[in-house]
Amino acid sequence: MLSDGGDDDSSAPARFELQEDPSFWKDNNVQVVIRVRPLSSSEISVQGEKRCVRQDSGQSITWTCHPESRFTFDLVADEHITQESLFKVAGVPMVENCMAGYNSCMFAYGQTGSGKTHTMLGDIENGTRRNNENCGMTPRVFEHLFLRIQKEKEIRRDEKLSFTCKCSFLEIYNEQILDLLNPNATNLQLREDAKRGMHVENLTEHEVSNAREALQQLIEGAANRKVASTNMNRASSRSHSVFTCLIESKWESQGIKHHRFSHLNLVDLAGSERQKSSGAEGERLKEASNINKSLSTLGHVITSLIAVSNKKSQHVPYRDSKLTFLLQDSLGGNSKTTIIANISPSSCCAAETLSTLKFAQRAKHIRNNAIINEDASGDVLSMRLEIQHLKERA
Ligand SMILES: Nc1ncnc2c1ncn2[C@@H]1O[C@H](COP(=O)(O)OP(=O)(O)OP(=O)(O)O)[C@@H](O)[C@H]1O
Repeated sequence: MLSDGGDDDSSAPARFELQEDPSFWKDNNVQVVIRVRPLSSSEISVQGEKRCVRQDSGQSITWTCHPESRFTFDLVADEHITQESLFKVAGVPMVENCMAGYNSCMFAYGQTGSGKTHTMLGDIENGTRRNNENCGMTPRVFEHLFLRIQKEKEIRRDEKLSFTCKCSFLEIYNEQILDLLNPNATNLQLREDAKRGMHVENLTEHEVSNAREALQQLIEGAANRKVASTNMNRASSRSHSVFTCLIESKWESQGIKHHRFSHLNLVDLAGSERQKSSGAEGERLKEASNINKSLSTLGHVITSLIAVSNKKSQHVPYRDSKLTFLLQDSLGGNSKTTIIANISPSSCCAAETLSTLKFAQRAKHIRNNAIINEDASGDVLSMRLEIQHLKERA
């Protein structure tokens, strides 16, 4: 899937080019990607260029402190990988999955300052990818999604294909759900029912008909996020954010009306941090302990999912945090999920980087069961014909 780019400079980390292989991403329900960010100037001023990781191939990375540990993932994106390359490899197949009716989720995990917001949002203020190489996964996803919708509508004009996309944007701050598209709505409640499944009551949903409108919602909501300056990151996200798009399509074929729908969740988690390094006190300390608590629940959920799949347990503690309760379909349920675990390569962050690599390794064992979400209705004769048609295709 990946090839060695052959870097001759022995002091610099080896480079590995990403290669697109959409079938791989479509066929697997949970993918785990490691993204290594470049060393920051403050890390260089403390530890020079000393690194705690060495990339061995496009899929494996070694934590080089004592004792060395080697990890294998679906993909390891090194510090030279651009936003565009990462999007082509991991984002494009996700859009295709949504178009096919699969719920999809991508979330960025990692210690504070490791590059989660850079990966999920990047620079969203200066337009989308044609003129802005730093814009991240979410704006690129929307640009591609609406191009695909346009193309599909043109190809399938005979079937009267129509799409609707509705966006919402929330954050979980100190275990409360806030609506980023309506900052006056605080402490929203999670509800579960047969019709809508897990959802947030009274959360604003805006219908968007093109990438520009989706980006507008993203910019508006991102501006309302709780961000603060900490010792570890000048603009640290103090909440988990979830941007959701419900994509519905309707069409008619041979007298049958089809309705397909999928949820796309794009999640930027708040970063874990050691209270000593972050220098947190007062409100920052309360935020940090809530962040660490919900991230450790995420860890427990993953451990329990592995135990359940090995028939060693039956209970998964989704309800122990708002984050895991909200994302339960994405973790062990009906979704195709991509986890991007962000790490710093600096030896100053060796302990946090090891902890992220271990988390990502456990996450690789999650088993999801993604199905195409589709209903069909029509008269009996048409339904019989459709069943016949499906049998012939099987
Ligand atoms: N791949 C990358 N290439 C270049 N710069 C990067 C990369 N990843 C992160 N950065 C830079 O590193 C800094 C910290 O990144 P970012 O804010 O995305 O971290 P974070 O994981 O979201 O942190 P927090 O959890 O504290 O919100 C930012 O200045 C960002 O632009």
